[in-house]
Amino acid sequence: MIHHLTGLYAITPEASSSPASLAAQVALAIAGGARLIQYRDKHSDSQGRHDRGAALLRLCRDAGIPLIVNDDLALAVDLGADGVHLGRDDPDPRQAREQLGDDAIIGVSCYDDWSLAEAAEQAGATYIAFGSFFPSATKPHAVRAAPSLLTEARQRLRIAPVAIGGITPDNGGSLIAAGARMLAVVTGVFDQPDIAAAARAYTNLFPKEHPR
Ligand SMILES: Cc1ncc(COP(=O)(O)OP(=O)(O)O)c(N)n1
Ligand SMILES: Cc1ncsc1CCOP(=O)(O)O
Ligand SMILES: [Mg+2]
Repeated sequence: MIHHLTGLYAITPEASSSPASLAAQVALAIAGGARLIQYRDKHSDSQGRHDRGAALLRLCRDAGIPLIVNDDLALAVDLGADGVHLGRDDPDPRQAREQLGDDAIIGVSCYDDWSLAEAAEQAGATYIAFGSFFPSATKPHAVRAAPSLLTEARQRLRIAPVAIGGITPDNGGSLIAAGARMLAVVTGVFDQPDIAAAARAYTNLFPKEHPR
């Protein structure tokens, strides 16, 4: 399946909210135009992750927006989520493809490393992520990536490049111009007084879509 990956990719914040309150925050991001949601949770125990993931999946299914689980392939399989995001400490994309199926969205972190991007495409990834592009409050020690990686990806790969790290409505346009198909954001969406308006500010950076 060809996934139409473009627009705001909202990634959940770490604050320990209940499943219902996390889902309510994500609903606002979707109301603001988010096109893909990632459940990223490094703190909850396994039951807590299952409950939050299940609440998010219900919401995303109702909204027609895919839900990606960060790191935890077993949870993605268990929930029946739409995909998984894998970093350098996570399972191989081939294993994820085997377990989640041909239609799954499999994302792979490439940091600032072009060779990881080529390997990810070879391994069957759906998208690759580069970053951090700017200082990130969520990941202060993340390696810094150059926007030219996004341009190179658009020229040399078939899969979509996603940009992450410290992205704001003010700096996001430069990454779209460099080639990013999606902007992946935590703080700029969820750590804002009006989550829907914050999401809308990113959504507005992308060219308007024409009905197909
Ligand atoms: C879209 C997207 N890009 C990059 C990451 C970072 O993944 P990783 O390097 O595995 O770090 P953690 O997020 O697991 O701390 C991501 N989650 N999503
Ligand atoms: C998970 C991750 N990987 C690189 S930067 C980052 C965090 C992005 O969060 P923020 O949008 O708050 O900078
Ligand atoms: Mg990870």
